[in-house]
Amino acid sequence: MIEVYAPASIGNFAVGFDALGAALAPIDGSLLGDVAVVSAASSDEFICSGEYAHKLPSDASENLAYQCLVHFRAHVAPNMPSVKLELKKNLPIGSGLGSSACSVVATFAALDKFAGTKLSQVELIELMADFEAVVSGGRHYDNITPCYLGGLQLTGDLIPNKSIALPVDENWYYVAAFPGFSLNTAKARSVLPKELSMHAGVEFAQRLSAFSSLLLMHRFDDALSIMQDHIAEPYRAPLITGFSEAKASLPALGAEIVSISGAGPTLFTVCKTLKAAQQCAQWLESNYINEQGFCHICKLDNDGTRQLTVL
Ligand SMILES: Nc1ncnc2c1ncn2[C@@H]1O[C@H](COP(=O)(O)OP(=O)(O)OP(=O)(O)O)[C@@H](O)[C@H]1O
Ligand SMILES: N[C@@H](CCO)C(=O)O
Repeated sequence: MIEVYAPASIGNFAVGFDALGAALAPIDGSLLGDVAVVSAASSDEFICSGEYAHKLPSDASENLAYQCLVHFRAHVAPNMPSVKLELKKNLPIGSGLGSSACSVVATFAALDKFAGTKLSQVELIELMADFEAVVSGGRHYDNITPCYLGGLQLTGDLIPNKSIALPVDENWYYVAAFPGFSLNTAKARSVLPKELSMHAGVEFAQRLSAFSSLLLMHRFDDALSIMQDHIAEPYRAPLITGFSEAKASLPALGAEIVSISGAGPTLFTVCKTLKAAQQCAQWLESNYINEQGFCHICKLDNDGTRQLTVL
C-alpha cells in the first residue's frame, strides 16, 4: 500500500498572480491537505473519504482523483495491476488552499510510486496541471508545484523544469483563515479583467521580478515592502465577506501582509513573530470565520508531497 500526503498551498502569494505559490505546514504538526492511498485489488475501485468527501459529487466519474486514475491507466501505465484508490478529502472545496490541486497531486504521485513508472518532475507537473486546469477555469501551476515540491515556488509553463524555488525568511509565520464558505475558482477568475494596460503589465513584471530577486538576495524586509496584489485582489475582495475589514484591522496586530490565498476566500497574513501570528489568528477566529471555517498558524511546508507509509 502507498499512502501519499499533498499539502495545502497559497496560490499567487499576493505578488505573483498565477506565478507564485507556497505550501503550508501548520505549526501544531497537523496535516492540512489531502491523502491518496493506493493498494492492490482484484479490480479497480475508488473510495472518497475524509471530512469534506460529502461536498464532492457522489459519482466517482466526477471526482478529479478518480479521473486521474482513469487517465493514468489509459495513458501512462496500461499494464498497472488493478488498484483500490482512496482519496481522503481533508481540504474544503473552493477554499483558496489548492484543494483540487491536492487531490490531483496526491493521486498522481501515489500512482507513479505504486506503478513504478518513475515519471520525471516535469512529466508529473504537466500531468497534474492538465487535470487541475479542468476545474479551475484556466491552466496555472501556482498550486500544483508548491503542493508537489514544497516551499515557495516561482512557477509557470515557460520556466525551465516549470518551477524555481525561492528562499523566505525562516522566521516568517503564515496565518491561513478559511472563513467557512466556498468561492469557486472559475468564478473568481471570471471577474478579472481580460487584459492589462501597458502600465499595469510593466508594474506587475517589475514587482514580481524585484520580489523574487530580493528574496534570492535575502533582503526579506525589502521583499515584504513590495508584496502587494494589484492584479486580482481589487476585483476579488468584494466577493469575500469580511476581507476588507480584516485587511484594515490585522496590521495593527502585527500582520506585515494581508492578502487573498489563491482565488479565495481563504485569507492569509505574513507575520514576523509568533506573537503577532497568534494575535491575528485570534482576531480572525472572532471576526472572519464561521463555524465551518478554520484558522491555522503555519510555516512553509518545505517537504511538499510525500509518502506517509509504505506497506
Ligand atoms: N477531489 C476533488 N477536490 C476538489 N474539487 C474537486 C474534486 N473532484 C472534483 N472536484 C470539483 O472541482 C471543483 C473545484 O473547484 P475550485 O477549483 O473552485 O476549488 P478547489 O480547487 O476545490 O479549491 P481551491 O480554491 O482551494 O483551489 C469543484 O466543483 C469540485 O466539485
Ligand atoms: N492563480 C489562481 C490560484 C487559484 O488557487 C487564481 O488566482 O485564480
